[in-house]
Amino acid sequence: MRKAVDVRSLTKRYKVPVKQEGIGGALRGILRPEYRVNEAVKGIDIGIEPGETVGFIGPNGAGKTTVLKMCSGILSPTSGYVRILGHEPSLRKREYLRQISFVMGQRSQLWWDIPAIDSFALNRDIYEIPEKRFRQRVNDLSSALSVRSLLSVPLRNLSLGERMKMEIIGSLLHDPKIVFLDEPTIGLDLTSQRSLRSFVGEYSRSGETTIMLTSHYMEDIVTLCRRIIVINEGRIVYDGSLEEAKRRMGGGQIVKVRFASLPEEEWLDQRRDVLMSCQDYDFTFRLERERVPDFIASTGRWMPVDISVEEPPIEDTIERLYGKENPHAEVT
Ligand SMILES: Nc1ncnc2c1ncn2[C@@H]1O[C@H](COP(=O)(O)OP(=O)(O)OP(=O)(O)O)[C@@H](O)[C@H]1O
Repeated sequence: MRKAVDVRSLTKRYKVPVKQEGIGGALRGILRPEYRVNEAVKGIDIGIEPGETVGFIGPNGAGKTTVLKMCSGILSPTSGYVRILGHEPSLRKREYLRQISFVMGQRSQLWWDIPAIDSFALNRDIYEIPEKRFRQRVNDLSSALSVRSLLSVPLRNLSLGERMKMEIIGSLLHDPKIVFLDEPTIGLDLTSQRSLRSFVGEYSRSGETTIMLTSHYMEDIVTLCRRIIVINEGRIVYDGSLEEAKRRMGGGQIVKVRFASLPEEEWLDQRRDVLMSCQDYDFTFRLERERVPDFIASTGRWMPVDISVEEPPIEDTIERLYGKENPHAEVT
Protein backbone atom coordinates (compact mmCIF):
# COMPACT_ATOMS: atom_id res chain seq x y z
CA MET A 1 0.00 0.00 0.00
CA ARG A 2 1.15 3.55 -0.71
CA LYS A 3 2.61 5.30 2.32
CA ALA A 4 0.81 8.35 3.72
CA VAL A 5 4.15 9.98 4.44
CA ASP A 6 7.14 9.02 2.34
CA VAL A 7 10.23 11.11 3.04
CA ARG A 8 13.71 10.20 1.83
CA SER A 9 17.07 11.92 2.26
CA LEU A 10 15.25 15.15 3.03
CA THR A 11 17.33 18.23 3.81
CA LYS A 12 16.58 21.86 4.55
CA ARG A 13 19.14 24.63 4.78
CA TYR A 14 18.14 28.10 5.87
CA LYS A 15 20.19 31.08 4.75
CA VAL A 16 20.46 33.36 7.77
CA PRO A 17 21.77 36.95 7.52
CA VAL A 18 24.75 37.55 9.82
CA LYS A 19 24.39 40.68 11.91
CA GLN A 20 27.52 42.79 11.87
CA GLU A 21 28.44 44.93 14.84
CA GLY A 22 28.18 48.73 15.07
CA ILE A 23 26.77 51.32 12.70
CA GLY A 24 29.45 50.53 10.10
CA GLY A 25 28.53 46.89 10.34
CA ALA A 26 24.82 47.68 9.94
CA LEU A 27 25.62 49.68 6.79
CA ARG A 28 27.82 46.93 5.40
CA GLY A 29 24.96 44.53 6.19
CA ILE A 30 22.67 46.55 3.92
CA LEU A 31 25.19 47.04 1.11
CA ARG A 32 26.91 43.68 1.22
CA PRO A 33 24.85 41.32 3.37
CA GLU A 34 26.62 38.25 4.64
CA TYR A 35 24.89 34.97 5.27
CA ARG A 36 25.53 31.81 7.16
CA VAL A 37 23.83 28.52 6.45
CA ASN A 38 21.75 26.79 9.09
CA GLU A 39 21.34 23.14 8.23
CA ALA A 40 18.06 22.46 10.00
CA VAL A 41 17.28 19.05 8.46
CA LYS A 42 20.18 16.81 7.52
CA GLY A 43 18.96 14.00 5.30
CA ILE A 44 16.10 12.21 7.01
CA ASP A 45 13.91 9.26 6.04
CA ILE A 46 10.36 8.84 7.37
CA GLY A 47 7.70 6.36 6.33
CA ILE A 48 4.21 6.49 7.82
CA GLU A 49 1.37 4.16 6.89
CA PRO A 50 -2.18 5.46 6.31
CA GLY A 51 -4.13 5.67 9.59
CA GLU A 52 -1.06 5.72 11.85
CA THR A 53 -0.72 8.30 14.63
CA VAL A 54 2.95 9.07 15.11
CA GLY A 55 4.62 11.26 17.71
CA PHE A 56 7.32 13.39 16.10
CA ILE A 57 9.40 14.69 18.95
CA GLY A 58 12.70 16.37 19.66
CA PRO A 59 14.21 19.18 21.71
CA ASN A 60 13.80 22.86 20.78
CA GLY A 61 15.31 23.65 17.41
CA ALA A 62 15.61 19.97 16.42
CA GLY A 63 13.83 20.52 13.09
CA LYS A 64 10.29 19.25 13.76
CA THR A 65 8.37 22.29 12.49
CA THR A 66 10.68 22.56 9.48
CA VAL A 67 9.90 18.97 8.53
CA LEU A 68 6.16 19.46 9.02
CA LYS A 69 6.28 22.60 6.90
CA MET A 70 8.01 20.68 4.11
CA CYS A 71 5.46 17.86 4.39
CA SER A 72 2.56 20.30 4.17
CA GLY A 73 4.06 22.32 1.33
CA ILE A 74 4.64 25.56 3.24
CA LEU A 75 8.39 25.19 2.65
CA SER A 76 10.26 23.64 -0.24
CA PRO A 77 13.02 21.17 0.62
CA THR A 78 16.63 22.02 -0.18
CA SER A 79 17.03 18.45 -1.43
CA GLY A 80 15.45 15.04 -1.06
CA TYR A 81 12.17 13.37 -1.73
CA VAL A 82 8.80 14.06 -0.07
CA ARG A 83 5.54 12.47 -1.09
CA ILE A 84 2.47 12.87 1.07
CA LEU A 85 -0.45 10.68 -0.01
CA GLY A 86 1.48 10.36 -3.25
CA HIS A 87 1.64 14.12 -3.82
CA GLU A 88 4.62 16.44 -3.95
CA PRO A 89 3.61 19.00 -1.29
CA SER A 90 5.67 21.95 -2.55
CA LEU A 91 3.58 22.04 -5.75
CA ARG A 92 0.65 22.95 -3.47
CA LYS A 93 -1.88 21.41 -5.85
CA ARG A 94 -5.49 21.99 -4.86
CA GLU A 95 -6.19 18.27 -4.89
CA TYR A 96 -3.40 17.80 -2.36
CA LEU A 97 -4.30 20.72 -0.09
CA ARG A 98 -7.86 19.41 0.21
CA GLN A 99 -6.54 16.24 1.80
CA ILE A 100 -4.33 17.74 4.48
CA SER A 101 -4.52 19.96 7.50
CA PHE A 102 -1.81 21.72 9.47
CA VAL A 103 -2.61 22.91 12.98
CA MET A 104 -0.05 25.08 14.70
CA GLY A 105 -0.58 25.54 18.42
CA GLN A 106 1.32 28.80 18.30
CA ARG A 107 -0.51 30.36 15.38
CA SER A 108 -4.20 30.91 14.82
CA GLN A 109 -5.67 30.13 11.42
CA LEU A 110 -9.10 31.49 12.29
CA TRP A 111 -10.14 35.11 12.16
CA TRP A 112 -9.62 36.87 15.47
CA ASP A 113 -12.51 39.35 15.31
CA ILE A 114 -15.29 37.13 14.06
CA PRO A 115 -17.02 34.09 15.56
CA ALA A 116 -15.50 30.71 14.75
CA ILE A 117 -18.64 29.68 12.86
CA ASP A 118 -18.01 32.50 10.33
CA SER A 119 -14.42 31.39 9.82
CA PHE A 120 -15.71 27.84 9.37
CA ALA A 121 -18.12 29.07 6.69
CA LEU A 122 -15.10 30.43 4.86
CA ASN A 123 -13.44 27.02 5.05
CA ARG A 124 -16.69 25.49 3.76
CA ASP A 125 -16.46 27.66 0.65
CA ILE A 126 -12.73 27.12 0.16
CA TYR A 127 -13.01 23.36 0.48
CA GLU A 128 -16.40 23.20 -1.25
CA ILE A 129 -17.98 21.24 1.58
CA PRO A 130 -21.69 20.57 0.86
CA GLU A 131 -23.92 22.56 3.24
CA LYS A 132 -25.51 19.50 4.87
CA ARG A 133 -22.17 17.84 5.47
CA PHE A 134 -20.75 21.12 6.81
CA ARG A 135 -23.55 21.52 9.38
CA GLN A 136 -23.20 17.93 10.46
CA ARG A 137 -19.41 18.25 10.85
CA VAL A 138 -19.66 21.48 12.84
CA ASN A 139 -22.31 19.92 15.11
CA ASP A 140 -20.43 16.68 15.66
CA LEU A 141 -17.03 18.23 16.23
CA SER A 142 -18.21 21.11 18.42
CA SER A 143 -20.28 18.70 20.54
CA ALA A 144 -17.36 16.31 20.91
CA LEU A 145 -15.19 19.22 22.07
CA SER A 146 -17.95 20.80 24.20
CA VAL A 147 -17.81 24.21 22.48
CA ARG A 148 -21.12 24.19 20.62
CA SER A 149 -22.48 27.09 22.64
CA LEU A 150 -19.40 29.17 21.79
CA LEU A 151 -19.57 28.95 18.01
CA SER A 152 -21.05 32.45 17.70
CA VAL A 153 -18.67 34.16 20.11
CA PRO A 154 -15.87 36.22 18.51
CA LEU A 155 -12.64 34.27 18.71
CA ARG A 156 -10.86 36.96 20.72
CA ASN A 157 -13.40 36.52 23.55
CA LEU A 158 -12.61 32.84 23.97
CA SER A 159 -10.06 31.30 26.30
CA LEU A 160 -6.87 29.81 24.87
CA GLY A 161 -8.24 26.29 25.33
CA GLU A 162 -11.54 27.14 23.64
CA ARG A 163 -9.70 28.82 20.76
CA MET A 164 -7.55 25.77 20.26
CA LYS A 165 -10.63 23.58 20.13
CA MET A 166 -12.05 25.86 17.43
CA GLU A 167 -8.76 25.62 15.52
CA ILE A 168 -9.03 21.83 15.63
CA ILE A 169 -12.64 21.91 14.42
CA GLY A 170 -11.69 24.28 11.58
CA SER A 171 -8.88 21.96 10.56
CA LEU A 172 -11.09 18.86 10.42
CA LEU A 173 -14.19 20.20 8.67
CA HIS A 174 -13.02 19.02 5.26
CA ASP A 175 -12.17 15.47 6.47
CA PRO A 176 -8.46 15.67 5.77
CA LYS A 177 -6.73 12.33 5.23
CA ILE A 178 -3.63 13.56 7.01
CA VAL A 179 -3.31 16.02 9.87
CA PHE A 180 -0.08 17.64 11.00
CA LEU A 181 -0.53 18.74 14.60
CA ASP A 182 2.29 20.99 15.73
CA GLU A 183 2.11 21.40 19.52
CA PRO A 184 -1.70 21.58 19.72
CA THR A 185 -1.71 21.62 23.53
CA ILE A 186 1.00 24.23 24.06
CA GLY A 187 0.19 26.65 26.87
CA LEU A 188 -3.14 25.01 27.72
CA ASP A 189 -4.17 24.25 31.29
CA LEU A 190 -4.33 20.61 32.33
CA THR A 191 -8.09 20.27 31.83
CA SER A 192 -7.97 21.66 28.29
CA GLN A 193 -4.92 19.51 27.50
CA ARG A 194 -6.76 16.43 28.70
CA SER A 195 -9.91 17.23 26.78
CA LEU A 196 -8.03 17.88 23.51
CA ARG A 197 -5.96 14.77 24.02
CA SER A 198 -8.98 12.57 24.52
CA PHE A 199 -10.64 14.10 21.46
CA VAL A 200 -7.59 13.46 19.27
CA GLY A 201 -7.37 9.93 20.70
CA GLU A 202 -11.00 9.23 19.79
CA TYR A 203 -10.54 10.79 16.38
CA SER A 204 -7.44 8.76 15.59
CA ARG A 205 -8.99 5.49 16.74
CA SER A 206 -11.18 5.33 13.65
CA GLY A 207 -7.92 4.72 11.77
CA GLU A 208 -9.11 6.80 8.83
CA THR A 209 -6.79 9.74 9.41
CA THR A 210 -3.02 9.78 9.53
CA ILE A 211 -1.77 12.03 12.30
CA MET A 212 1.73 13.38 12.77
CA LEU A 213 1.90 15.04 16.16
CA THR A 214 4.61 17.11 17.77
CA SER A 215 4.41 18.03 21.43
CA HIS A 216 6.73 18.80 24.27
CA TYR A 217 4.15 17.31 26.65
CA MET A 218 5.04 13.68 26.98
CA GLU A 219 1.54 12.92 28.24
CA ASP A 220 0.27 13.73 24.72
CA ILE A 221 2.77 11.38 23.15
CA VAL A 222 2.33 8.54 25.63
CA THR A 223 -1.47 8.70 25.40
CA LEU A 224 -1.79 9.08 21.66
CA CYS A 225 1.18 7.51 19.92
CA ARG A 226 2.36 3.93 19.79
CA ARG A 227 5.20 4.96 17.58
CA ILE A 228 7.60 7.84 18.06
CA ILE A 229 10.08 9.37 15.68
CA VAL A 230 12.75 11.36 17.47
CA ILE A 231 14.68 14.08 15.70
CA ASN A 232 17.68 15.85 17.14
CA GLU A 233 19.87 18.42 15.41
CA GLY A 234 18.22 17.64 12.08
CA ARG A 235 18.74 13.88 12.24
CA ILE A 236 16.41 11.04 13.15
CA VAL A 237 17.86 9.40 16.24
CA TYR A 238 15.06 6.94 16.94
CA ASP A 239 12.07 5.50 15.15
CA GLY A 240 10.05 2.84 16.94
CA SER A 241 7.74 2.12 19.84
CA LEU A 242 7.94 3.84 23.21
CA GLU A 243 8.38 0.44 24.87
CA GLU A 244 11.38 -0.34 22.68
CA ALA A 245 12.82 3.10 23.44
CA LYS A 246 12.55 2.41 27.16
CA ARG A 247 14.19 -0.98 26.75
CA ARG A 248 17.03 0.40 24.69
CA MET A 249 17.72 3.41 26.81
CA GLY A 250 17.87 1.33 29.96
CA GLY A 251 17.46 3.56 32.96
CA GLY A 252 16.59 0.64 35.24
CA GLN A 253 13.83 0.76 37.79
CA ILE A 254 13.17 2.95 40.77
CA VAL A 255 12.82 1.19 44.11
CA LYS A 256 11.31 3.15 47.01
CA VAL A 257 11.72 1.70 50.47
CA ARG A 258 10.41 2.86 53.83
CA PHE A 259 12.39 1.17 56.60
CA ALA A 260 11.17 0.48 60.11
CA SER A 261 14.74 0.81 61.39
CA LEU A 262 17.59 2.61 59.67
CA PRO A 263 19.94 0.31 57.72
CA GLU A 264 23.55 0.05 58.91
CA GLU A 265 26.14 2.37 57.37
CA GLU A 266 27.99 -0.58 55.85
CA TRP A 267 24.90 -1.83 54.02
CA LEU A 268 24.21 1.67 52.75
CA ASP A 269 27.82 2.27 51.74
CA GLN A 270 27.69 -0.77 49.49
CA ARG A 271 24.67 0.74 47.77
CA ARG A 272 25.71 4.39 47.48
CA ASP A 273 26.01 4.08 43.71
CA VAL A 274 22.32 3.29 43.40
CA LEU A 275 20.99 5.53 46.17
CA MET A 276 19.14 8.51 44.68
CA SER A 277 17.73 10.18 47.77
CA CYS A 278 16.77 9.60 51.39
CA GLN A 279 14.70 11.38 53.96
CA ASP A 280 14.17 10.02 57.45
CA TYR A 281 13.17 6.38 56.87
CA ASP A 282 12.32 6.80 53.16
CA PHE A 283 14.98 5.80 50.64
CA THR A 284 14.88 5.85 46.85
CA PHE A 285 17.23 3.70 44.77
CA ARG A 286 17.70 3.26 41.08
CA LEU A 287 19.00 -0.06 39.82
CA GLU A 288 19.32 -2.12 36.71
CA ARG A 289 16.19 -4.25 36.31
CA GLU A 290 18.09 -7.53 36.80
CA ARG A 291 19.46 -6.40 40.16
CA VAL A 292 16.08 -5.45 41.63
CA PRO A 293 15.03 -8.88 43.06
CA ASP A 294 18.36 -9.40 44.91
CA PHE A 295 18.31 -5.84 46.11
CA ILE A 296 14.81 -6.19 47.56
CA ALA A 297 15.81 -9.43 49.26
CA SER A 298 18.78 -7.63 50.86
CA THR A 299 16.54 -4.97 52.44
CA GLY A 300 14.77 -7.64 54.55
CA ARG A 301 17.28 -7.29 57.39
CA TRP A 302 16.14 -3.71 57.99
CA MET A 303 12.47 -4.56 58.12
CA PRO A 304 11.06 -2.47 55.29
CA VAL A 305 7.47 -1.50 55.96
CA ASP A 306 6.77 -0.46 52.41
CA ILE A 307 8.49 -1.22 49.10
CA SER A 308 7.44 -0.07 45.64
CA VAL A 309 9.09 -0.63 42.27
CA GLU A 310 8.41 1.96 39.57
CA GLU A 311 9.43 2.57 35.99
CA PRO A 312 11.42 5.78 35.51
CA PRO A 313 9.34 8.65 34.08
CA ILE A 314 9.02 8.65 30.30
CA GLU A 315 10.67 12.10 30.18
CA ASP A 316 13.77 10.36 31.42
CA THR A 317 13.85 7.95 28.47
CA ILE A 318 13.15 10.78 26.05
CA GLU A 319 15.97 12.88 27.46
CA ARG A 320 18.31 9.96 27.03
CA LEU A 321 17.15 9.64 23.42
CA TYR A 322 17.85 13.34 22.89
CA GLY A 323 21.18 13.10 24.67
CA LYS A 324 24.23 13.42 22.50
CA GLU A 325 25.88 10.63 24.45
CA ASN A 326 23.03 8.30 23.37
CA PRO A 327 25.05 5.15 22.63
CA HIS A 328 22.23 3.41 20.80
CA ALA A 329 21.28 6.22 18.47
CA GLU A 330 20.27 4.53 15.26
CA VAL A 331 17.26 4.20 13.08
CA THR A 332 15.39 0.92 13.52
N1 LIG B 1 12.79 30.74 8.91
C1 LIG B 1 13.94 30.34 9.43
N2 LIG B 1 15.10 30.93 9.07
C2 LIG B 1 16.27 30.50 9.58
N3 LIG B 1 16.42 29.49 10.45
C3 LIG B 1 15.29 28.87 10.84
C4 LIG B 1 14.01 29.25 10.36
N4 LIG B 1 13.07 28.45 10.93
C5 LIG B 1 13.74 27.62 11.73
N5 LIG B 1 15.08 27.85 11.69
C6 LIG B 1 16.13 27.11 12.41
O1 LIG B 1 16.04 25.77 12.02
C7 LIG B 1 16.30 24.91 13.13
C8 LIG B 1 15.09 24.01 13.33
O2 LIG B 1 13.97 24.81 13.72
P1 LIG B 1 12.51 24.21 13.90
O3 LIG B 1 11.59 25.34 14.19
O4 LIG B 1 12.19 23.32 12.75
O5 LIG B 1 12.70 23.31 15.22
P2 LIG B 1 11.63 22.63 16.16
O6 LIG B 1 12.14 21.25 16.40
O7 LIG B 1 10.27 22.77 15.60
O8 LIG B 1 11.79 23.50 17.50
P3 LIG B 1 10.73 23.90 18.65
O9 LIG B 1 10.47 22.65 19.43
O10 LIG B 1 11.50 24.90 19.44
O11 LIG B 1 9.51 24.45 17.97
C9 LIG B 1 16.58 25.82 14.31
O12 LIG B 1 17.98 25.97 14.41
C10 LIG B 1 15.94 27.15 13.91
O13 LIG B 1 16.61 28.23 14.48
